[in-house]
Parts: sequence; structure tokens; C-alpha cells
Amino acid sequence: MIYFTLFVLIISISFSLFFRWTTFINVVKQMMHSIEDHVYVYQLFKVPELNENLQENQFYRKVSTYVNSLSSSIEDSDFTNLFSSEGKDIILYLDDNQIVHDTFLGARISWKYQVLVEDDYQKKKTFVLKMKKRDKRRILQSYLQHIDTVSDEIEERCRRELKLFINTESHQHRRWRSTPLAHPATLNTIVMDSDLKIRIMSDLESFLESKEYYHRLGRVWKRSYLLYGPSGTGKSSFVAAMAKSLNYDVYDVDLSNVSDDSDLKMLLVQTRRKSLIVVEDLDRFLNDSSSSSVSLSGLLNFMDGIVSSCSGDEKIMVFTMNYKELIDPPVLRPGRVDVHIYFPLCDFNMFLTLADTYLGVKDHKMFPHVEETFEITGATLSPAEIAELMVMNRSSPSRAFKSVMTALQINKVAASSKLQGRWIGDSSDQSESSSGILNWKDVSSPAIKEIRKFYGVLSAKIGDT
Ligand SMILES: Nc1ncnc2c1ncn2[C@@H]1O[C@H](COP(=O)(O)OP(=O)(O)OP(=O)(O)O)[C@@H](O)[C@H]1O
Ligand SMILES: [Mg+2]
Repeated sequence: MIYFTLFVLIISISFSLFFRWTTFINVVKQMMHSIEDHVYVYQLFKVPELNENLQENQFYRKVSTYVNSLSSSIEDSDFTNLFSSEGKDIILYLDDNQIVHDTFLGARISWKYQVLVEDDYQKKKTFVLKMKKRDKRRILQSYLQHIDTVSDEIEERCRRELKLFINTESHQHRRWRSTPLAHPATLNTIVMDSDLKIRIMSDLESFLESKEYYHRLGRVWKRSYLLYGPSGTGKSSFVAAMAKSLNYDVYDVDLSNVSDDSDLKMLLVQTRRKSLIVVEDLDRFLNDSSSSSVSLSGLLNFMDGIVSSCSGDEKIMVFTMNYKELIDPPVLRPGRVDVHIYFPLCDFNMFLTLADTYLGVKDHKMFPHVEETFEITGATLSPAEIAELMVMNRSSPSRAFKSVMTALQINKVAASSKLQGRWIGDSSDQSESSSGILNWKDVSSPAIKEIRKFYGVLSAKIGDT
């Protein structure tokens, strides 16, 4: 063996006349390693991505994070994937069948990434750890602990970029696909009662600190929130704002993409810690069960979070709907849904906050008129509708406020004339909106004439002030 090693070294040295010094060193290293491979007895450990129940192997994720952080070793592999996202550095990812080396407490370790494509075209991904048998007893436990710690630190750093997970077609093993959570809403940009905002966030915080308490009571460590209210009142925006405030990912469950009750359970099991599990427009499913293949009892079990309880991690669920009046009360009973939060249409106070946020106007001579209009008409516009009028008229706050008052009046007249239609901020109907005025479902109606008359009077009144 020694003669063989010497022979190889001599050959290598002569080749070094033709290679650059660094290349020469690498070649020698590789040779030494392959010689070592023949001399020592190795032990292999497989870390598959999914277990036999097709659940995500949490340790695989940690290994993947850890191995892909060994960038200098990845650079040395024959094939490397290079990725970047907007404004970010280029990241290296190990390719199929490539090996990276690591050292720990003086022991040399290698990782191989393997991807097998099965008959049904599903990819079976595995990391294979290789270490000398004689090192195993000395370092294995502490090396695995090291991977756990390092990957946690990396994930914590990466958590700054939150993810939105969406469930894919049910025939795929890996059901969740992620994309960066790009929703711009934050708790500061959501216009709602500030006390309510604070109460919700402190409820969440106290829940997250209560692991022991739930455990003692024998309850699943879970808290569910129902956000309900008319369309465009900020429910979906609030979900994004909650996630950002907690630094949690969002799992958005699309019930129409779930094949049956066990598929729904599987989706829940495959969610990770520190995430919000969200079902939007729950009322649509409850009012029209044909919109999904999930049964009502499957959905109730999902809401109760029983399957997730085996992980012992916290679960925060958020459901949104427009109207809860027609929902069967047991579906929303305490324990199943813990906190009900109503998102109302926009009143004068919310209007003031929107004017500040969207137009930068804190005070305006028209505000008393707007307030008076709100008093007469009540709140009939959603924050989304008012926000849209402000965006359309952002170059002229006066025009924006007039548009809001006119829209409120239209809805008031429509209600008193028992008309079907109401003013809606539908940007697809550009009939009048391009001039920053209004959209109206029934433009030929007598109510509109009445509004125009009112609008003329109002303009004159404002002009006088
Ligand atoms: N309370 C609010 N504060 C600030 N902006 C709001 C608010 N409500 C709505 N908006 C604006 O309207 C848009 C639509 O809001 P969002 O999608 O959150 O409403 P929603 O209640 O989820 O409606 P839907 O019931 O139709 O799903 C948001 O992007 C945001 O710009
Ligand atoms: Mg929504």
C-alpha cells in the first residue's frame, strides 16, 4: 500500500508541472481521500426527505440547510446549482449525486445528495452521511447536535424572509409549495380599532407563552381566530400583518385542491412550526360543500387540530369569511374557534386614518362635511373602496373626499329607494372612474339623478366655506 501511495504521488508531482499549484493540491487531496476510502471501514446513514407515511422528515430539512451552508465544499463539487432572488447574493445548492466534505472534531465526514426518480415520476431525495466507523462512537451524537444547532441558527436568520405556502395538486408527495410572502400589509397599515389591534396581538403573545398551561389542561396547544366582515375590510391583509408581526410563515389551505379528509390531515401534518394556517372564505365551503371533496367532519377535525397535536408544537389557525350569521353554530363553537374578530365597513374615524395613510392629509377643511355625510348615511363603504377612491384621486385630496361623500350618498339613496345596486369600487368598470368620480351598477336609474343634484348642492356648500 505504501509503495502504491508513493507511486501515485510521483505521478502526481510530474503532472503538477502542467497544472496550477492549487489544482495540484486538490488532485493530491482527492487521491489521499480515495486511498483512505480503501483503508478504513465506513458507516453510512441515510436521511430521506419523507418518511414511510409521506410526512416530511424534519431532520432532512435541517441537513439540507446545513449541507448547503458548506459553500466552500459545495464549490469543490463537480456540479453546483446557483440561485439568486431579487437583490440577494447568489446561493449555491448541491446537485444530484454530488458529494461535499465536512470536518468535525478532527473527523472527516462526507455528505452525498441523491435523487431517485420513481415509476410515478415522484422524486425521492436523500442525503447520505458517511463517516469512519471508528469516529462514529466519538462524534456522531455531537455532530448531529451540531447540525441541529447550526441549521436552527441559519433558519432563524432566513426567517426574515417569510414564506407563503400554497397546497399543490393532491397527487404530489410534497404538497406545499412556497413563495416569499409579498403582501405589503403590516399592523401599522391596517386601519382598525387600535385597542382591538393591541388586544389581538397580546392574546397571541400570551397564547405563545402558554405551552405548559395547555399541556397541564390536556388541551391541544392551538388558538383559532375567525376574521369576518364584508368584502374589502382588510381580513386577508390582517392575516399577512399578523404573520409579519409574529415573524411566522403562512400556510394558505385551498380546500378546492384537497382530495379528501385524509389529504387534509396530511397537509396539516406537513406544516412547520412558527406558521399561521389559514383557510380563506370558509363560508363559501360551508355553504357549498360541492366546492371541495372534504367532508364537514373532516373539516371540523382539521379545525380542532387533533392530528397536529402529536408534534406538540403550537398551532395558530385563522379562518376568514364574509358572514357568519348563516353558519351552523357548532362549527364556530368556543374551543374550535377561540376569537371572533369583526371587520366593519369604514366609519369616519377609519376614513381619517385612510386619508392620512393614502393622501398624507391629517387635517382638511372638508373633514367636517365628510363627518356630517357619514352621520347621515352611516358606514356603507369598505376601507378597500375608500382606499381605491383615494388612490385614484391622490393628486387632489379635495376631489378624493368629494368622491367619498358622493359614493356614501349614492348608497344611502339606493338603500332608501330600495334599489338593488349600490356604489361599488369596481375598477373593471371604467365608465366614470377614470375621471375619479364613480362606478355605479345602474347608471340610468333615477337615484343617480338625485345624487347628481345632491352632489351639486354639496359642491356649492363646500365652495362657500
Ligand atoms: N382595514 C383596512 N386598512 C387598510 N387597508 C385596507 C383595509 N381593508 C381593506 N384595505 C385595502 O383593501 C385591499 C383589500 O383588502 P383585503 O383583501 O384585506 O380585504 P378582505 O376583507 O380580505 O376582502 P374579501 O372578503 O373580499 O377577501 C387591501 O389590499 C388594502 O389595500
Ligand atoms: Mg380576503
